[in-house]
Amino acid sequence: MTAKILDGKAIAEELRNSIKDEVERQVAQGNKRPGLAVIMVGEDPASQVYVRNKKLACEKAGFKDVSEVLPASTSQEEVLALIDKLNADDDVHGIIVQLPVPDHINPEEIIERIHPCKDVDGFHPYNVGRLATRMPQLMPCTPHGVMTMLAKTGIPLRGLNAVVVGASNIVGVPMMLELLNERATVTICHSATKDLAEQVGRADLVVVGVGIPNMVKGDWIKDGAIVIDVGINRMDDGKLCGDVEYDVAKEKASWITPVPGGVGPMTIATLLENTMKVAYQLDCKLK
Ligand SMILES: NC(=O)C1=CN([C@@H]2O[C@H](COP(=O)(O)OP(=O)(O)OC[C@H]3O[C@@H](n4cnc5c(N)ncnc54)[C@H](OP(=O)(O)O)[C@@H]3O)[C@@H](O)[C@H]2O)C=CC1
Ligand SMILES: Nc1nc(=O)c2c([nH]1)NC[C@@H]1CN(c3ccc(C(=O)N[C@@H](CCC(=O)O)C(=O)O)cc3)C=[N+]21
Ligand SMILES: [Mg+2]
Repeated sequence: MTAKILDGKAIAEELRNSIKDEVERQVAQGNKRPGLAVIMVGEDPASQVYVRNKKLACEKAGFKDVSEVLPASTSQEEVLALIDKLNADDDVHGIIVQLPVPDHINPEEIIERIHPCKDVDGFHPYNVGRLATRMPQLMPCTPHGVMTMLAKTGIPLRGLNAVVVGASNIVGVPMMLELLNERATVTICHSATKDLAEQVGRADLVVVGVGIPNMVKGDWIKDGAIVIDVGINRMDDGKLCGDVEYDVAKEKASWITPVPGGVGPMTIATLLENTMKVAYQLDCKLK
């Protein structure tokens, strides 16, 4: 079987266009444009690309971009003070702190300082707890973007054997929770998993987010499985590659995401979606 391509780039563009239309409708009714603050501490080269993509997507969708780039020498207290200011600013609906942060910054304390109703990355323990108790509020952009891509393609998840490879707070764990909430039977694998090939080989749906190029071999994939590759690895020649051995896997899978052009663009579109939700829908019950 040769896989059909899950075209994240096209689905994300469609989503961003519908977000843009909704923003213009809201603005015509006298409401504010959604405001997104992306805080970047230091100049991690990979982060610069993502921050640039986010700013561009913001502008194209008619959002207000209130991003801040802080020098790498910025202290923990200074970042916390900036978050306090943005939490109190009615023009700012979403706040994210680009990860990774420099070593002297404690990311957990920063994430917990963001008001849960402005936490458009969905990383605050409050939002993680809401997702884990099946009362989702703001969901992490990468896994939720994967769910949107599957839903828009009409792929049903109920009862599928889903295997998630990678168990980070950003990707694997919220992916596991989202799939569980759709009643897939979920297995999650990580660095201590004994026989990864065997686990992947049982999967009707496999989602991989590890950060090792081509680590999931194409011949592990079950015939007809759905393959979602979250990995983004920059190779020596400057090209991007995923965590799945794409050329082999695509001959076994029924659906597969490319890298680039798969999950990455969905992450950014979902960030806009979350920010718009805060601006126009979310009824925040917290002080
Ligand atoms: N497309 C997108 O929008 C996004 C892409 N990414 C990409 O996804 C990848 C993962 O990112 P992130 O989650 O932040 O990475 P982390 O480094 O935070 O987590 C990696 C996970 O992979 C697990 N792991 C490491 N080695 C193995 C192994 N040999 N076998 C099985 N599991 C293993 C780790 O296990 P353990 O828990 O035991 O340490 C950990 O759970 C990266 O390539 C990143 O660039 C990330 C975010 C968004
Ligand atoms: N607080 C925080 N939230 C994040 O969501 C977050 C983060 N920190 N740190 C880094 C990771 C990574 N990430 C990506 C976003 C977009 C693309 C993306 O647009 N990818 C394009 C290509 C981009 C390119 O050309 O480099 C694609 O796959 O087609 C990829 C990866 C979000 N992350
Ligand atoms: Mg990480």
